[in-house]
Amino acid sequence: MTSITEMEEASPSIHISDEWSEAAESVAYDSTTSPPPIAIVCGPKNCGKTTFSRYLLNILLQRYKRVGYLDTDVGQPEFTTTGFLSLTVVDKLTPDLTIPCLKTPERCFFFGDVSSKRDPTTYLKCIFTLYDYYRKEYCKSDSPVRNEMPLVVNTHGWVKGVGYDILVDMLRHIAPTHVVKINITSERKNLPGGKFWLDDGYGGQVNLIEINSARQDSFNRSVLIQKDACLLRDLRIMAYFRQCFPSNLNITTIKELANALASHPPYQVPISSIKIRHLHSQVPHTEVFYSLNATIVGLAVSSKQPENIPWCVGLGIVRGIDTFKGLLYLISPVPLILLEKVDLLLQGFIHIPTCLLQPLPRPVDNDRSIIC
Ligand SMILES: Nc1ncnc2c1ncn2[C@@H]1O[C@H](COP(=O)(O)OP(=O)(O)OP(=O)(O)O)[C@@H](O)[C@H]1O
Repeated sequence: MTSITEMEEASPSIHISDEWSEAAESVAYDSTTSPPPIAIVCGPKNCGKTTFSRYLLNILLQRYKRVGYLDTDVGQPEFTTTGFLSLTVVDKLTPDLTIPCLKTPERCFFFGDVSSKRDPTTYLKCIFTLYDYYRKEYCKSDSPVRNEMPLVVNTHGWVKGVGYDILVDMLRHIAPTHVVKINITSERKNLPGGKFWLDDGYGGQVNLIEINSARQDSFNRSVLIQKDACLLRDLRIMAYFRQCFPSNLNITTIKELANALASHPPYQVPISSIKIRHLHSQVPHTEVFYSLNATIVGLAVSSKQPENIPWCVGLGIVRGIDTFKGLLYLISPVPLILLEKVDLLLQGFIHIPTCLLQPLPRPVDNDRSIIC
């Protein structure tokens, strides 16, 4: 039987080259930036952006007591499940650079898809809002230096076509103090040389640090490790919903988790108290409940300004819907105090891992609904 942690621990050990360590040190100890550094890490797919960002976080934590992490990689975020864009404040070193761990972000949006492709405008709006929040909260000109917080921005590996345009818009809005560009041996896959996001003739106060992917063969060619993205996403979702149960409860296998979730008493949410929004599709009014049943939804709090994107507090599984009672049954690790603020369910394309879908052996009281 497969254990969740066993599968996560299957990553190879990490090699930090001299170039990587010099790059991280030069971001963290750059004497030319008096406010703390804002570093964007970019490069093609699988070049090591996430691994370098994790390493940079650790180096920055040796100098600063906390570091912000703006995660724009909606397909494989660092501290949240897939589909989120988030700002997380980190104050502890990551002991093992191979294992991602869930953290509660300071602020997050549920984008609801594994790529920005479907809606680049909303994707960028989420990122700009998160960044503006960081500036407002952590870069106050009157705050004591010790309270200032550097920022690491990890980016997606889609660096051609629209993906490139998105990255350029992001770099221009954030105007980082440092850009760490990771290159691989196959040059046509790399980002353009130099400060590609700036208009000609504009120098700007930015340090561009170009490094190579750290894993290389004996001919100094990049060795890129293809990740099993679907498996990693599923593991993340399972780790997230594992939080519905106390950590001392013995749930080590996927089957045990599936059983535990299937018999977990759900929250009962009056349908009249919530709105439902489909993020990347249109669903006929008559089909809304069918489309929602047995799916994963973002739990959001509507904004008073309709043009603002709603902040999200976490994920839930719609366990069933009883239209006679007017109740929706929801499983979520989000604490009740936060859940009470939720008035909007966001449905995107983040699905329940198929290994968690099973017939329920023991029916749950009060639930006449379809079981997921
Ligand atoms: N320095 C390194 N030493 C060992 N393995 C590494 C190193 N850098 C990256 N890897 C491995 O290569 C794979 C891809 O790395 P990583 O996830 O950091 O890349 P990425 O650029 O963030 O990928 P994506 O474009 O999919 O977001 C991972 O399995 C990671 O463990």
